[in-house]
Amino acid sequence: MPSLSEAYRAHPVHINHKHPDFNSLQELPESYTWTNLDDHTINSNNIMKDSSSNSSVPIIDLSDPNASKLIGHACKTWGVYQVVNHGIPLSLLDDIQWVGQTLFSLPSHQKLKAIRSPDGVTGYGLARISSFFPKLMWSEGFTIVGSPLDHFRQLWPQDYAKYCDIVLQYDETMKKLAEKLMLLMLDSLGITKEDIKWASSKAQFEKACAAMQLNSYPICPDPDRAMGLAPHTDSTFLTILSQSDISGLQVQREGFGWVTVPPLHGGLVVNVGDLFHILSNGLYPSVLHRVLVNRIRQRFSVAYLYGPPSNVEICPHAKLVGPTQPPLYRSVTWNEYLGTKAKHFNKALSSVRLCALINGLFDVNDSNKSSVQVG
Ligand SMILES: C=C1C[C@]23C[C@@]1(O)CC[C@H]2[C@@]12CCC[C@@](C)(C(=O)O1)[C@H]2[C@@H]3C(=O)O
Ligand SMILES: O=C(O)CCC(=O)C(=O)O
Ligand SMILES: [Fe+2]
Repeated sequence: MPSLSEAYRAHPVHINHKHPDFNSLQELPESYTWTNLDDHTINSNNIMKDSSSNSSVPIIDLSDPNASKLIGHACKTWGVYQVVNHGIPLSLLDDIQWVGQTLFSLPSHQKLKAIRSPDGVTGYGLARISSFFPKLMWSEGFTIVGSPLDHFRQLWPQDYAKYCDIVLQYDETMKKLAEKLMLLMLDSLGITKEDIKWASSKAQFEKACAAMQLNSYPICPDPDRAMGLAPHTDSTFLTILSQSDISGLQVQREGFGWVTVPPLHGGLVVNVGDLFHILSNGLYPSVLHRVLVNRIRQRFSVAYLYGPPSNVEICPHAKLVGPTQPPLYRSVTWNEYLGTKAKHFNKALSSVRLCALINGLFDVNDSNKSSVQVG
């Protein structure tokens, strides 16, 4: 069975992983200097005090009997929501954050032993999207697809097993939550598991693919001119993000600009990804997001990127298309889409679009507002 790693064999991503020891820098080097970062930023902590509660990312209690409806509304209007009462033990969220913190605290020479190869997917390195921007991002990452064993052995020759155990436990637990959220999102569109060929087969549904991304955003000497992670959408069905108690994540909302997603203790952020955008025929648009940095505390996050089995064709669902709603996207497998993304990045979604703009539906990736000027 093809795996996610295959996409990069055909589309290697060459990034110069030589980067400074972030902690030793007193000034922001020119190569990390971005401009126009603070245009239209809204801090939803302030907005929540306003009467316009629709200016902050929705928080949804998963034990609410109306959860599916609330999720549907959040996906349509925001493309992102936070969940509470999700059943993931706080201790597991702490454990996975600890793995990230411990990993990124290793000396550079040690981390470089587990570097991601240009045609590989697992390993340590700068953001894969770096190759699309002229400036560097103030962050480091570690991607895991499948077992992290080989790479963790390089990082921690003696005690790699305890780190592997936490990653495997997190993977298993998040998979169940991702399945639950996926079904709730489908339900909100009037689609059941049985309506989707691959999902209705237990064996196939369980073969859904996932990747894990550990991120670190070190303390920055000049945060107003630095970018932690540049604007992007995830290629997934959905991404579940555990952010530490430090803010930095922002999502773009049409008419509102960049909105900060405030950290919520024990809460998890859920992003709509490009494949759900396709499956929903653009009804639930994938959300453009970015990460800003700060000069006070290092920030860590863990993204669980959930998608279909890598070789299953995803297309606008039959229940959502008809004579007045033609399918807006051609069918694509996750593997193929990752290859397209590696080549076209934020234009990937448009590159699989069949029709021109209809009924005001658009790809967030095409929005001029999403572009950040650098230099
Ligand atoms: C399955 C995947 C999604 C991802 C590329 C990857 O192969 C593994 C890392 C993922 C990630 C995380 C950071 C943002 C992102 C755009 C990137 O460059 O690597 C996503 C990719 C994606 O969703 O397209
Ligand atoms: O660190 C964050 O808050 C977001 C990370 C992210 O967008 C990703 O890993 O895809
Ligand atoms: Fe992301």
